Amino acid sequence: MDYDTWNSVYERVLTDFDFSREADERARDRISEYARPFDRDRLDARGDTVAVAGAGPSLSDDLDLARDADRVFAASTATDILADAGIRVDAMVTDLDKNPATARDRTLRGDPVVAHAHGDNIPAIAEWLPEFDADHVLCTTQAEPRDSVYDFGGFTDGDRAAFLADELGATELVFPGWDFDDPTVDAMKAKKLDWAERLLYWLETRRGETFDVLDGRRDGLELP
Ligand SMILES: Nc1ncnc2c1ncn2[C@@H]1O[C@H](COP(=O)(O)OP(=O)(O)OP(=O)(O)O)[C@@H](O)[C@H]1O
Ligand SMILES: Nc1nc2c(c(=O)[nH]1)N=C(CO)CN2
Ligand SMILES: [Mg+2]
Repeated sequence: MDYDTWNSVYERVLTDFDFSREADERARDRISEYARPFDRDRLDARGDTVAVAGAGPSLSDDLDLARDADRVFAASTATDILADAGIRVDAMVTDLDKNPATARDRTLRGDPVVAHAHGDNIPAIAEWLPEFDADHVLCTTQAEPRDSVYDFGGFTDGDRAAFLADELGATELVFPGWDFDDPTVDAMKAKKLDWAERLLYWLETRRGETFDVLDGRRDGLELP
């Protein structure tokens, strides 16, 4: 997705959360110190069904959806659950707030990690990126892209993984491990999940696809 298209939605995210664009830009500039050009052919998804794994409690019941996909892009701690089940993750998408050691170890093994910079994770970037193997990190921002810090659209780790799959040419997206109405999450997380849901609805509309995970939920998902 081109940045101008994403920016029109990003503006609304910033307003709704009262996040600062300048802080997101500072984070982008910090992560750019570690960013290298990433050869996107490594994650080429043209013709593929991509499982975009969320970290909801249902993931353990949805493992076959991931197992049967051509490629798996996993958000954050979903990576650990899938790895424990013996399911290969092609890309881990994370803002480094839950399991940064998993991300580091993946890069040291040569497995791609998509590391996201935003205004509230600058300390995590400074702490962890020096330990990563930069050749296996694709750095992202939600602000304007610069140098080797990319912006393919998306906000939470999970929906950003879906926008990445779209960018890389995926034919079909499937969604193991997504629980939008998870009663165990706090208010901030619930608000982030609301945005994830809206953004997936926006993406499915743009793609002209039907995401099963949104079945029965589309009313009221238009962007504010
Ligand atoms: N019930 C759920 N709980 C957590 N994550 C979920 C759930 N359902 C879907 N997901 C997706 O899985 C991803 C897991 O990533 P993670 O828990 O690190 O969240 P995050 O996007 O970094 O936000 P936060 O700031 O809350 O950590 C979420 O971003 C979300 O897109
Ligand atoms: N500024 C800011 N940006 C974010 C945040 C956050 O807490 N603050 N959390 C996200 C979840 O992945 C994604 N983007
Ligand atoms: Mg996270």
